[in-house]
Amino acid sequence: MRIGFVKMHGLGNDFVVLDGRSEALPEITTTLAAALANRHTGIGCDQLVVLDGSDVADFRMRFFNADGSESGACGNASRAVGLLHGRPARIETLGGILTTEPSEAGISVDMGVPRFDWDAIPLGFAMDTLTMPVGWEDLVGPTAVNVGNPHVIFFTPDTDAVDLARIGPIIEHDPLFPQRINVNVATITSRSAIRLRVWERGSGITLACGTGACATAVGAMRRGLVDRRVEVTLPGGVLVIEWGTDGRITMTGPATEAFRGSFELSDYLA
Ligand SMILES: N[C@@H](CCC[C@H](N)C(=O)O)C(=O)O
Repeated sequence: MRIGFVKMHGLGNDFVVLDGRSEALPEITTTLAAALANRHTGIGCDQLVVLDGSDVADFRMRFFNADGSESGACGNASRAVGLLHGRPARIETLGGILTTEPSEAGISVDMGVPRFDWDAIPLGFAMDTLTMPVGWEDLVGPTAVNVGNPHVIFFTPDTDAVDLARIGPIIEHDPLFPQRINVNVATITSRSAIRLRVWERGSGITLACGTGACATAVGAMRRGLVDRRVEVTLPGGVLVIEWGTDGRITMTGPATEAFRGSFELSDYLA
């Protein structure tokens, strides 16, 4: 059975998109998602994105990391799917309902309301999430934010000086985070600008992370370090994040379709 896909990216964070609304899809197991995402033996991507019907929104969107684990949110993929849709959309995700709409600067996504309670992150036990009394080597006193998926954010003088490939997986798998965690290292460069690198849970270092940009911006705003609208510069490019007085986060940035193709399902079933 052949299955069609669209290869897309948001600032270099890349996706394989399968559309279950236009063709029957198999059950997306951890093994199948990881096999499709494999850059050596599969199509290759940071996240597999699966679309299907919804009773409460225009359609439903699911996200699977490169290791096959499922996430409740993916900011860059939401813009990519918003681009694919071509007009405003309400989309059901595990992390809540999102809305996307084309804008002059690409695609804008209403990412919803962030959560800060320790058990909503979630953490393994109760603690302050604004300045957590924990640290890993030089990275200390992070803040934690859930934007449909869990993030911990470290503000450092120089994000490029952090050996994220080494420390990222250690923090991701720390028992403090029962659902693992996305690890953000950020440098504040002005009241309206942040530089950011992200170790993504289940995918490792990516060129950009939309939810990481949202969580970092909101974390910096809660700490009083930046204003309510910031430009977040990631290795792959810039996202604009605004935290409205209604509590909702809006993310705006580009999305790109790279190519389309198809694969033979039996090649990916063990
Ligand atoms: N690339 C993403 C986030 C993808 C999910 C994340 N790795 C998780 O497991 O929560 C983005 O653009 O937000």
